[in-house]
Parts: sequence; C-alpha cells; structure tokens
Amino acid sequence: MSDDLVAKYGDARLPRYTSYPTAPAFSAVVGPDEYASGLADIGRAGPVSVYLHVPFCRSMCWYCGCHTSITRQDAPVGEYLDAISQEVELVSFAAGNDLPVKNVHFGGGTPTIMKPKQFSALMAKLSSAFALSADAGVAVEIDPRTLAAPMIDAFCEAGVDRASLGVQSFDPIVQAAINRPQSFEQTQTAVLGLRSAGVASINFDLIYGLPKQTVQSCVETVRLAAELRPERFAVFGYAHIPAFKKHQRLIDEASLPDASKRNEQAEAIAEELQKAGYQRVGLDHFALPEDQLALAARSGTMRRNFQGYTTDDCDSLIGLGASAIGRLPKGYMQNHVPLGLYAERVAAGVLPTAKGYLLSEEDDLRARVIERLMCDFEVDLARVSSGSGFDAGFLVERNDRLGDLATDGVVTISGDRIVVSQNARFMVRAVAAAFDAYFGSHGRTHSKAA
Ligand SMILES: C=Cc1c2[nH]c(c1C)Cc1[nH]c(c(CCC(=O)O)c1C)Cc1[nH]c(c(C)c1CCC(=O)O)Cc1[nH]c(c(C)c1C=C)C2
Ligand SMILES: C[C@H]1O[C@@H](n2cnc3c(N)ncnc32)[C@H](O)[C@@H]1O
Ligand code: MET
Ligand code: SF4
Repeated sequence: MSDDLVAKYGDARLPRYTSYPTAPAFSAVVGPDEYASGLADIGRAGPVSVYLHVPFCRSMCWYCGCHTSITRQDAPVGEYLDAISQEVELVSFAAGNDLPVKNVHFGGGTPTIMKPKQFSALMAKLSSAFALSADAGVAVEIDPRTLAAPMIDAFCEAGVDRASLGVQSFDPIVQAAINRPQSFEQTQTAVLGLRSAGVASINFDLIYGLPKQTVQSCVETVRLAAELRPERFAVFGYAHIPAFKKHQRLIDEASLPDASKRNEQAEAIAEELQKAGYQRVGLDHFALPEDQLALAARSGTMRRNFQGYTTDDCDSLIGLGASAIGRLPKGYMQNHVPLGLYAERVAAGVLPTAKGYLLSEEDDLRARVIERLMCDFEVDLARVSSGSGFDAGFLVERNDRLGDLATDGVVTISGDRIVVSQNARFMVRAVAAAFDAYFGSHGRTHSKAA
C-alpha cells in the first residue's frame, strides 16, 4: 500500500463499528417505555446475553476511555450493586421472569473491585431473575492488580469460563507515563490462579500508541505476555480524546508517538504475536489457532458487539448498570451514564434507559453488511440481504466512497461480493464507513485509534 493511501484511509477519524449506527446516533427516541415494550417482545426470540457494567476503579489510568470513576471506599460500590440488583428486577419484570440467558459478561471499570460475596450475590440474583442456563458462559474483565484468591474461588463457584485481563504494557517507563504500575508477577499470578480455577479462555488487552511507547517496548511487552499463553489478545490503538476524558490531559502529548510510529508499533505487535503462534482475528484481535474465536473467524461465524469481536451468537443483549448499552431486535438502548441519575431512576422503579436508536429495515441491512466486513473483511451482499425485502445492490449504486476505495485498490467488487484487499485490511473501517449512511453527520469526531 502506498503512503498516500495509508494517509487517505488509514489515519482517518473513523468509528470502530462495535455497533451500527454508532453510539453518537443514539437519542432520546428510546426511553423506559420503548425499552419495556422491546423487552416484552424478546421472550420468544431465543436466548439472550447479559452485560453488567461495574463503573469503579481504585486508581485512574490516564489513558482510560471507559465509563468509570475512582473510589477508595467500598460504600459506593455496595450502593451501586443494590441499584443494579433493582434494575435486574425491573428488567425481569418487563421481560417475563423466565427469559433464557446464555451468556453473562461483567465489564467495567473493574468488576474485580467487588467483594467475592457481592459477586456471588449478583450471580445468584441473575439466576433467580432469569432462566440462566446451567452451562451459561460467564466472562469477567479483570484488573490483575485487584484480583485476590477468594475472588478466584467465587469465579470457580459461579462457572466463570472466560477472563479478560488488562495488561496494556509491561514497560515500566510507559506504565509511569500512564499511571498504571503493574508487574509481570501480578499478571502471572492472576493467570495461574484463573487457570487453576478452570478458566478455559484468557484474553489480554494491550495498547499501542501510548506515551513514551516505542516499537521495541511493544515487542518486549508481547514477548513477556506470550510467555503466559493467553488464548487471545485484543490490541487497541490509544484513543486520545482529552475533550471527553479530562484525565487524559495528564498525558504529555509531546510524548505520544505520531501516526507513522503508531502504524509501526501496530505492525510490530502483529508480527511478534504471529511469531508466537497467534492468528490474526478481525481488525485488532489475535487468538491461538484452536481457540473458539479463531475457529469462528475461519468459519465466518464471528460476531461484533460492544465488547468487540465475540463468538456470542445471541441476537439480543441486555445491558445492566450505568452507561451499559443493550441491543434488542428493534434497536439499541443505553442507560444513564451519571451514577446518581442511574440509581435515582432505578430507585423510582423506572428502567434507567437514557437513549438509544430504533433500527429501520435499511439500518438493519447496513448493520449486517458492516458486521460482516468488520469480521470477515468481505461481504456477500446477496446473502446478507436475502429475506430482508431489499436488493442490497442499492448499497453499491451511486456509492462514491465505495467507488473511490475500489479505484484505489482497497476493495474489489465482483458481482455481489465486496472483498477488502489483503494488504488493506487495516483500512476496513474506511470500507465499513462507505456503507454508513450517517457517516460524518453527528458533528463528533471519532478517535484516531487504528
Ligand atoms: C471497556 C471500556 C469501554 C470502552 N469504550 C466504552 C467502554 C465501556 C464505551 C464508550 N466509550 C465512549 C463512548 C461514547 C459515548 C460517550 O458517552 O462518550 C462509549 C459508548 C467514549 C469513547 N471511548 C473511546 C472513544 C474514541 C470515545 C469517544 C469518541 C467516540 O465516540 O468515538 C475510545 C475507546 N474506549 C474503549 C476503547 C477500547 C477505545 C478505543 C480503542 C473502551
Ligand atoms: C477495555 C480495554 O480498552 C482499552 N482502552 C481503554 N481506554 C482506551 C483508550 N483510550 N484507547 C485505547 N484503548 C483503550 C484497554 O486495553 C482496556 O483494557
Ligand atoms: N479495568 C480493568 C483493567 O484495566 C479491565 C479492562 S479496562 C475496562 O485492567
Ligand atoms: S483501564 Fe481499566 S483499571 Fe484503568 S481506569 Fe480504565 S477501567 Fe479502570
């Protein structure tokens, strides 16, 4: 790929397409009533997944783009868990209390900030409020610095089978520049503990493009991380959005690598992971060849949702907790972000839905096209549109952005198939954007995250 094309499509401020339309399109058209009616309809649509957001951490990582707040005390966490428990009741009431649940995902913030008893109580609450299947998948995002042995026992008891650990970088110079000291031993202890509890799939999150990060530093982090043999890696480009995330102002912008250095780091990480036996999956994930995600990627059954790439095949996702996003067949819904407002709504017996988006049939078709592109780097428009009442050909006609991408060799279009060129895969978000009817219309810039 020429440098010109990299500059034209690779460095654009493009969404990561964990949903279509993307979150900036959400508005107050979806509120508690709309959500309740959607919940009343899903009982018959097959099993659902549940995402629970735990928006607390013990200390602030300066790069963090997640919805979280810092607390040294335990009381705010306990009060929040009471609220989430009430929300479970409200959702269960609206959906009918026999809603089949196949997957549970605890994200954050830092779910491991909960006491083991609090975690077990929350799992018990889910079991009583929903028809939680005995072999339900349970995944937890973990900060290795706050994972203690009793919590691992509670995970074992609850059937946790997947864990995602925040690693980011093992380089002490980078760690100091992002306020996230974390020794190799802390991460290793967490991995060994989780393995002995039978957790079958472990993911590490890594970030490149951090302050003071170099290619060499990235490569060393990967070498150390690969020694611990997690099944998967998710590798994010640092998204610097100080206008939204005030604490990112603590990061010295002069020490941030520029776009070409970021690309070099991303490539070096990919190369090192592949040398260590990991396969590239989607835009930014890597997995051991026998891992479920790698299998799903090879068979074209991988999915993309708010948690990134996934093997979760449920059509609906119930989001619980402040800022949590859910998806029902008719659209997306997001809960209030401020903790006080969230808790107040729930205490008043009202679903804490703040905003969302109702999908038109055309949106639904575009969402499926974009999901296949992000997962498979190709899409068969005829296959995706079959049964939708649309001839997806209209997505290609008069599509100037797609035409440009084809002229530039980023994609090839043959009949109904659109294929992203092998050496242009890192530009897949630009291809997805060519199918995004709202691209550029929300007046918000997305991150430079590659
Ligand atoms: C696990 C941590 C999370 C990451 N993103 C989210 C969570 C819970 C969810 C989220 N973060 C933002 C939004 C947009 C709406 C808002 O209320 O601000 C949502 C739904 C803010 C945000 N985070 C990133 C960016 C670029 C933005 C805002 C700008 C935009 O909408 O594009 C970057 C970012 N956050 C996470 C990752 C992995 C990531 C970039 C690679 C984690
Ligand atoms: C959930 C995961 O998201 C990643 N993460 C959190 N904040 C950012 C950001 N600003 N840019 C890129 N990645 C981020 C971390 O790797 C974390 O572990
Ligand atoms: N908070 C955890 C960590 O940073 C999990 C990933 S970030 C939501 O380690
Ligand atoms: S990266 Fe994880 S631990 Fe750090 S502030 Fe964000 S949510 Fe908390």
